[in-house]
Amino acid sequence: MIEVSGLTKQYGSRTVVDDVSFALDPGTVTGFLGPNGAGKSTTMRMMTGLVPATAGTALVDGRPYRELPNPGAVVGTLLDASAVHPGRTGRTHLRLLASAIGVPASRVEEVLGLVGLEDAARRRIGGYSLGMRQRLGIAGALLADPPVLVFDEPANGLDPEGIRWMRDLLRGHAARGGTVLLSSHLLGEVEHTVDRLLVIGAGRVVADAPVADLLGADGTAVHAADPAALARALEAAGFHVQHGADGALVVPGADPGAVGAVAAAGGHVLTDLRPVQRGIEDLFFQLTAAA
Ligand SMILES: Nc1ncnc2c1ncn2[C@@H]1O[C@H](COP(=O)(O)OP(=O)(O)OP(=O)(O)O)[C@@H](O)[C@H]1O
Repeated sequence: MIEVSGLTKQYGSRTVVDDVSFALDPGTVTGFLGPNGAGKSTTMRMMTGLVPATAGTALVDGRPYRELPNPGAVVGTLLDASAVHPGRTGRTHLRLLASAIGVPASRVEEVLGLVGLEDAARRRIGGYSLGMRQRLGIAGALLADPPVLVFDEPANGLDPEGIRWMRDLLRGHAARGGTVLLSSHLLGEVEHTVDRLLVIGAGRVVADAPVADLLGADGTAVHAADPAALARALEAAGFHVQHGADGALVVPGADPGAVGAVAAAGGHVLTDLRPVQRGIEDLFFQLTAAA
């Protein structure tokens, strides 16, 4: 559906997106993560023809976005929610968009309902909150019910209820066979929304894998009746032991079975033994620190 290959952007002598390649498949939500300035927006803008690429290609159904007969019907974009006329009402804004992409006006009422803006539709956009503007931007992206959604920071300005609503919307879209790319710096939010993570640091892809692979267990936490004795036994067995909260011993990189075996061999009484999940934030900092 979407094939990005060797995508590169230079501004003067600065390379802000550097040889980025990835593929997005129908039925998946991909989270595009990276620190500020990593190149997420620029990549999404190149994918949708808003910014010319210095090198590389981004193909939607085998063609560059700008060569699609009706791009809005194929890719719904949310790239700059503030780029709307503040004097227009939400409904007028959507009606103009609808006519530009050949969508009947009746669909405007449907998307207003979908994003929960029915009551605000008659008000001028200039008086909308940031979250309402995001909802309006999402309504615009959904007008033609396109199979692909490319959303830059869609959670911006949304309250927790709005973030949950957006998560359900994007998951529902993928469940119906759609393809979703969303960028975010709200790492905890992305963790529960996406199937895949595409992580970018300083313009380069530093990880591209299913969430489960990237966020797997990363060590063991253990409580023992005699923690000092267990720590000595684990170190004697070659493990590196750290002291965690509440008297827990944390053994990075070890699975619970290996820690349990050392304890059993030495006759140590354990009161708790569990894998330590690597959080998305840890992963993010590990991956991007080197970039
Ligand atoms: N028009 C431009 N001219 C020069 N430099 C630019 C331009 N647009 C973006 N950049 C630079 O490119 C780099 C990547 O910016 P980009 O907005 O793509 O990052 P991002 O990952 O989306 O960051 P954020 O999370 O802050 O939005 C930044 O250093 C930015 O300053």
